[in-house]
Amino acid sequence: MPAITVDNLTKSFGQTLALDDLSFQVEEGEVFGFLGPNGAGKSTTINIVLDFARPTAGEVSVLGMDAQRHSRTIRQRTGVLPEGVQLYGRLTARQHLEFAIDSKGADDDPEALLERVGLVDAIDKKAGGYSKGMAQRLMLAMALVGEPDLLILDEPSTGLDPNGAREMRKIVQEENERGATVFFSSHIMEQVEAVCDRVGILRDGQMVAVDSVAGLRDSVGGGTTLRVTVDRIDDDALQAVRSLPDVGGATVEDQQPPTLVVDVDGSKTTVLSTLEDRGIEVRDFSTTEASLEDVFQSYTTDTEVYAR
Ligand SMILES: Nc1ncnc2c1ncn2[C@@H]1O[C@H](COP(=O)(O)OP(=O)(O)OP(=O)(O)O)[C@@H](O)[C@H]1O
Repeated sequence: MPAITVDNLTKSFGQTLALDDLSFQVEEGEVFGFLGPNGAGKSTTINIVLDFARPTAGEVSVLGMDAQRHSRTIRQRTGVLPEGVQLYGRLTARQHLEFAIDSKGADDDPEALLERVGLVDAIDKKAGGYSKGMAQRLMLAMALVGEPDLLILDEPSTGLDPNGAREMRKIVQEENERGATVFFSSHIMEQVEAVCDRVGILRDGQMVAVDSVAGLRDSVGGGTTLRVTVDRIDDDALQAVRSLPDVGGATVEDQQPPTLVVDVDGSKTTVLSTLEDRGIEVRDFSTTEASLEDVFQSYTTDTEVYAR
């Protein structure tokens, strides 16, 4: 049974079509990254999954239950890190957690939860004085209450410094190992790359790609660029490289010494030996893979992207 099934979901706000016949599934036990540029419809989708907003058309089921009819049960079994700061300034971290533990009928220890998110020192401080990162840590601790089956994290690394972001990744992994399905939205590629089994890319309310990070890389064209610095290059050698079966294209950067830029999808040594067989001296070479940032850009803008 999938953890989340979104079926032909459409949501309009007046003239704005926020979700356009959107369908996808999040499998039980996976970490699914939900990517998309600003305004793509990520929060709208999450709001419908949690029944904070109603769809114009289509259906959503969560943990095998209809998202609208069983929203209370679903929320009991789901941990949510919402977008933006949603805390009470006059309450402490301990009070926030006691409230969350009570409303979920759970028996977690607030101190242990705050220890996990690195906020135990501020347990009795009022949230009104928290930095953005501290607020984010507290909201994450609240999401972890009751060992939820499903964690929904909306832009979880907002406001976190690099250490905080690393801790967040660790918690996502621990929760996943415990058995939780994790669904998180982000536009920070590194976060997604480090923890996700699969990634869905949303653009203008439609899913334009769903795959593993490696699969997405492949889909935007092999993804490896080989740069070879040579003593000289001639047309014969250039044509020979271009006609290799694994080569998608090759160009020469006009500089001294010249550099050959080759889009290659297999063996790089064949490219090097093709050059050497023609008496060309290979002085240096390097390879780069398309970053996930490049992949994201190629799916969410109309520009073509190559590995740098
Ligand atoms: N309550 C609302 N009223 C009117 N329009 C809305 C409302 N909520 C969202 N929208 C519109 O729906 C579209 C999708 O917005 P949404 O907030 O879901 O995008 P997002 O992918 O979460 O963006 P971001 O990354 O900026 O948070 C946008 O065009 C937005 O302006």
